[in-house]
Amino acid sequence: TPKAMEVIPGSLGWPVVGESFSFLSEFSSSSGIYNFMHRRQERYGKVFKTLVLGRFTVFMTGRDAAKILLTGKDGMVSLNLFYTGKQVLGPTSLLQATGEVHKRLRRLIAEPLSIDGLKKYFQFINTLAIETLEQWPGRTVFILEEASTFTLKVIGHMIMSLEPTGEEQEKFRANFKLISSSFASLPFKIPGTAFHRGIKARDRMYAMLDSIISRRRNGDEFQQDFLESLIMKHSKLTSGKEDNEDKLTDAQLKDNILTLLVAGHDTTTAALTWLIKFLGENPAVLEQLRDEHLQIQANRRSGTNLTWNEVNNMPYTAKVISETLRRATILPWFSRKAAQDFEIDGYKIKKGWSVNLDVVSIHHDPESFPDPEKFDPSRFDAPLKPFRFLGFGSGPRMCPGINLAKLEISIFIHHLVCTYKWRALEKDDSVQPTLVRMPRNKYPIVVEKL
Ligand code: HEM
Repeated sequence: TPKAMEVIPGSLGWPVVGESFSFLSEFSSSSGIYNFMHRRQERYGKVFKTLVLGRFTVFMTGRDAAKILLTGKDGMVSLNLFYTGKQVLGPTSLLQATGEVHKRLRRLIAEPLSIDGLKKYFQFINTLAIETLEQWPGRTVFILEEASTFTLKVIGHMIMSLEPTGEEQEKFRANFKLISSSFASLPFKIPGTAFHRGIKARDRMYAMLDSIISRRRNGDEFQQDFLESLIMKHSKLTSGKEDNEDKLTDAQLKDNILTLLVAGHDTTTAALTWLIKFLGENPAVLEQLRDEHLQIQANRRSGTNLTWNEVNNMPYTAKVISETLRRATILPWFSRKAAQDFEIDGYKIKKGWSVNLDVVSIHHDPESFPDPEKFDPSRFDAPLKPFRFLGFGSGPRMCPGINLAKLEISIFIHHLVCTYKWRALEKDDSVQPTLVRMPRNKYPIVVEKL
């Protein structure tokens, strides 16, 4: 134990493994790490130490801790990735950047991910949602797999105009899956391990990006996507000014494209899956949601399809999305590393320590959310006080993909509830042991047209 950590309350469990076993077994239960956190918070208070997953860690919860950790003075904390994540995403990923460099990378991705920037992808997402759903009736549908395919096709299209079907998409998907599963793997880069396979898949993904980038630079291919805007506006090589501090090297470009893929894929997949599961379990919410969408359809001249304006005006849907993110808390804790000494709740935190914000407890605090286990979108009728709801985080590292995630989910849900009804095939609330919380059984359903 770092010596100074001795004054922080908490137990470090067994040598080496610490409290990892109880942490992991709670993690895959239906209430997630809630019980693990709750028991310790009862005993030690809102700040306690533990040893999980090979790290001496201080967990904190509550709105004050959230405020300090998420918006604290620049440079006080930085994001704390596991070794495997760092290696796979590369050293120039915005997840590993801090201060000015971080801010600049955020600026580069803000425009294409803004509401206006996303408008040009609307038709693609809309058509893909309709076509995906048309394949559902008459078989067992694993929502998690379908959501994963859908969201990967969307982001592949957005970033590099990848066709939704065909050999390139298949390769992209296979490589991406290997990259994703290497994140939670053990850090041994030897052949046969998930980590090694992830690094190899990352190399193949970068080779694919290199060839697309060079086709674009040669003028052999032109697309109006994210990659094009980075190459034309923000790349060092293309601008010919290699000393231009504001431009990106190709390595930075690739690291950050991979970062967007990784950060945007599992999260949106999980959110869409949980949302459909919660609708199945809460018929009254489904009915109210369906009313909103049938009303949108009814107000439209017959024959025309969902429009951009309509998708940006779905107030009940927005609340259902927020309530899904609260109830599922798909990123159960946000991980930071103290970049300097600071004090919180009377405890001295030392530079270098891992400090995690326990978001599950914030999202299940009965003071903010009475009867916290209940799925109830009306909790979001009135604006909430800051730091009570952190589905997309807060502060300088708040999710830059929020508009895209909401757009994909709203379009998909519109077509789902207007055209289909479904029935769950299993009752199972356990969760996969991955960083992003997802139903273990992938939520199998059968679907019929309404
Ligand atoms: C429903 C889906 C999503 C959820 C629930 C979600 C949630 C979050 C949260 C909570 C954070 C902050 C984590 C922290 O403070 O440690 C975050 C950061 C991030 N998200 Fe999302 N996200 C979603 C979709 C997306 C999408 C679609 C993209 C990209 C296209 C994306 C890209 C990112 C990136 C790059 C960061 C890191 C930002 C930084 O460190 O500055 N996310 N997300």
